[in-house]
Amino acid sequence: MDVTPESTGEPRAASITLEGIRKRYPDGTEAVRELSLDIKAGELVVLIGPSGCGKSTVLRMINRLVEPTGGRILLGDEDVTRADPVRLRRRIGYVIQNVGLFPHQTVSANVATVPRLLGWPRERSRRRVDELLELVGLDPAQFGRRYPHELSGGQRQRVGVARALAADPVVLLMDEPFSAVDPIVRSRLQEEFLRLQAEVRKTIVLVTHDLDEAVRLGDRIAVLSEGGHLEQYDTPAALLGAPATPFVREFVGADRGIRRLVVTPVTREMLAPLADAPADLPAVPLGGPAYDALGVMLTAAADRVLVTDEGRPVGVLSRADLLDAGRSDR
Ligand SMILES: Nc1ncnc2c1ncn2[C@@H]1O[C@H](COP(=O)(O)OP(=O)(O)OP(=O)(O)O)[C@@H](O)[C@H]1O
Repeated sequence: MDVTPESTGEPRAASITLEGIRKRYPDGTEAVRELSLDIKAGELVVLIGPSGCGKSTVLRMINRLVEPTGGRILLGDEDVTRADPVRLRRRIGYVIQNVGLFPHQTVSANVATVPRLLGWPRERSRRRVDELLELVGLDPAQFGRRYPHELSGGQRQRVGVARALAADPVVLLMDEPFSAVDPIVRSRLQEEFLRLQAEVRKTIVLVTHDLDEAVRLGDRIAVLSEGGHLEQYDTPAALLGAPATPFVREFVGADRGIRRLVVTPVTREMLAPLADAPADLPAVPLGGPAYDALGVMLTAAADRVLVTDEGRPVGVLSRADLLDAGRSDR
């Protein structure tokens, strides 16, 4: 018999403890050599790292879509390493990029997937679906009867979040949940998601490639390198302020430098003499953001730009000197 978290009085969020988990795929790939991580109940932890370092494998071991080849996983005090995976997944919401909604079911039916599996009475299920659609900012009367192809990417993503929350899971796993939508929709969804999390306070593990997203959403960030090796596990401020290893410094450093360019003006000190500048260089104004100058270089596939002051050329800025300006003073 299946019971819902509500009916057992189980807390609405559970801590997650990974104890030396390992995954070796049948072809011999050592995706995760050994990883230990403590995630507190109600905390949002971001896993970040380069492509192929094992982030999705770690996430999918937590709900046992991928079976660990070693180590233990605890939800609260309960060892779930060998629990029935199907029952486990009903206690763990899962949101993936492009959502994976059932195309031939309405939005309401999609959100009701787990309650239906759990055998909730129809009326209770319907109330819960309406409540969740409202929670993620979709009017149930307007959107409930639509099909996934009748929604925008951002709306589909919200339905995915509503579906994952439907049976009040103790843990929510999210694999690149916002990466399939454009940057403006993404930042709005992130904003809404933070508000939602303040309300539901689930334990959330979120995988992303995007450092800005990690810094914005994470209570703590786990930076992984190849083989699921934990480089640093810290708050965003501590991570950016005091990278613990050369790997982390490099990982956050490149991005920090680029971000600095937004607030770094092009100054005369960065410039080389005009003398040997070709006539057809693209031009940028002195005093403008170095970030814009980089944009012009990338668009024009040029490694230099002409810098002008009130329309008069005053020097040449190279890409190397520009990037140095982003790196200095850190
Ligand atoms: N089913 C599989 N069989 C064999 N190797 C796999 C399998 N799934 C993943 N891998 C390998 O395991 C390693 C980790 O993959 P994983 O998808 O966990 O990385 P990731 O950090 O999530 O990558 P990305 O950011 O690119 O999504 C990679 O080398 C990948 O090729």
